[in-house]
Amino acid sequence: MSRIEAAFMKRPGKKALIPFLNTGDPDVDTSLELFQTVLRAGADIVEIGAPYSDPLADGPVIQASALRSLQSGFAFPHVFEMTSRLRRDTDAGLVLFSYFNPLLQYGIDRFFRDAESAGADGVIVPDLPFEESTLVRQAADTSGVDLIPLVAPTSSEERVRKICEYARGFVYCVSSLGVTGERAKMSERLQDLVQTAKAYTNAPVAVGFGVSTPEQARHIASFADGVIIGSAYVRRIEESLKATDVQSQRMLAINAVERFTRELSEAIDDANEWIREGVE
Ligand SMILES: O=P(O)(O)OC[C@@H](O)[C@@H](O)c1c[nH]c2ccccc12
Repeated sequence: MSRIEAAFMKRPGKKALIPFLNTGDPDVDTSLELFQTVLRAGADIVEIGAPYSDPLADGPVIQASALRSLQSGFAFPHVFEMTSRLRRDTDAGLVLFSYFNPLLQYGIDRFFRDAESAGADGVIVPDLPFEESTLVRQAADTSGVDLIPLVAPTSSEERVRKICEYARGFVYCVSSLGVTGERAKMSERLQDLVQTAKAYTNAPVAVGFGVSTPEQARHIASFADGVIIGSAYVRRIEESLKATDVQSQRMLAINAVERFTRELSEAIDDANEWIREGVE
């Protein structure tokens, strides 16, 4: 069983809590502590972001995060260093997250070789259309690192079928159109999209985009296999930076992401209580 498969089996009802953080936000050392904190506090898989200067699919919170990382000296190889450092202490799923351009610049085959030797289990490339992903899929399959595909509310059933039949690791269901960022409401179509994806794959189906509260996470966990949260975490990091000195900023960020992870973790486990009692 792969570490990603195991990550979806850990909880009762087989759900996964999947936070996203950018490597190097607000600096490399603090981001290592933040990843370690969310893993200790209950994250089953983490998305390890490679900050990029042109994050087209990101809203303002993650754009600002990428800028902070780049200004603090982030360089692409830091994602491999972060992954191998985390791998020493955890068997959680470690998923690299990069836009296509920096991955292409680094070299597709080289990227997957380095990801594999760093101990990564999966990779997400949000701006790589499935139809143009043959070379990347080949490099991923050669390295044994899962290339995790994305489906969106605009995807036709035929396209969902094609993507899900390939799916490695898990399927990333994007909950709504537009860019990343906390949302008050999820699209009504989301549950249908997840059911459609589940009809075409045995891989777990996780939902991301817009999840900002434990209640939303519990609702999503009542019909999907995993919940992905990025901006709500990153906003807590950003808010901690208002403290005057660096040490207070670090402590505030660590405490905030630890508390948030515990709240999300409990909410996701509650979802299974509701299912078991047949209340949902
Ligand atoms: O930030 P949100 O709305 O919680 O969405 C998850 C998202 O952060 C993470 O999966 C991600 C970060 N950048 C992306 C770009 C495209 C798709 C997904 C992402």
